[in-house]
Amino acid sequence: MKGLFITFEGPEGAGKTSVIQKLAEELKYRNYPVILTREPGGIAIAEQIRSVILDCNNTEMDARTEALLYAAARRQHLVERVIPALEEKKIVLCDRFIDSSLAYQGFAREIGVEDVLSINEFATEKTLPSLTIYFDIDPEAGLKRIAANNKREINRLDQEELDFHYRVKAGYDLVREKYKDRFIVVDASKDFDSVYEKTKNVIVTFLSENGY
Ligand SMILES: Nc1ncnc2c1ncn2[C@@H]1O[C@H](COP(=O)(O)OP(=O)(O)OP(=O)(O)O)[C@@H](O)[C@H]1O
Ligand SMILES: Cc1cn([C@H]2C[C@H](O)[C@@H](COP(=O)(O)O)O2)c(=O)[nH]c1=O
Repeated sequence: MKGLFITFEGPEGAGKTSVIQKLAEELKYRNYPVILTREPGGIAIAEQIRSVILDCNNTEMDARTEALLYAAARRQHLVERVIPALEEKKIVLCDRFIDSSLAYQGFAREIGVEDVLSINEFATEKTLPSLTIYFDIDPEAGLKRIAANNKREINRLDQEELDFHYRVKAGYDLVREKYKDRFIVVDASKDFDSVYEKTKNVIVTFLSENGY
């Protein structure tokens, strides 16, 4: 048996990071072999690429350059962090993965979901998560949460116009339909405790169904 690769997706401010951080702590406390990581980032090279992509000064960045940088960060993170952990039978919780590229670059930036899928298949050698939790929220509500948090730095993608964020959501709808076997949707508009409990139940059930 290999480990389990579980990803978390959704629009800005949906609450993914807050929920996964608490969940990883609880699972570790209960002795599950868990690692928590994120995209873009998670390891030094990918964090450097993240800085370039999300820098608010890089307004001239071309959409395909952006898609390639996300794919490059993904490749390095996958080979350096995710695959070794899966080989050690760990449970890898990852804040965003390929579905973000399909929704943001493929659909919202209008490069084309199939073209973005193709560069990502090259980057990942077709590695996909076993389970993806989608945090469903109205984009405007998510952006309001971010704006209310004065500790959260605003990045280049956050600064896109509201229409872009609605296209991201529409892109996710498409991606969820394409990969419906691995997606579970959580209503992220609810209060933190409800979203956390729902997510935890889904994950713990999935872990137990998969021998953990
Ligand atoms: N259920 C919730 N209700 C209200 N506020 C929440 C909820 N969950 C998280 N928040 C707050 O919303 C803000 C965004 O949360 P978080 O960073 O976890 O979202 P995210 O999905 O990781 O966003 P992004 O992908 O844009 O970084 C934070 O200030 C967090 O405290
Ligand atoms: C992996 C990935 C991410 N993005 C976008 C989504 C967010 O706007 C940022 C990451 O910031 P977060 O606070 O860590 O969520 O990058 C993207 O457009 N494409 C991707 O593949």
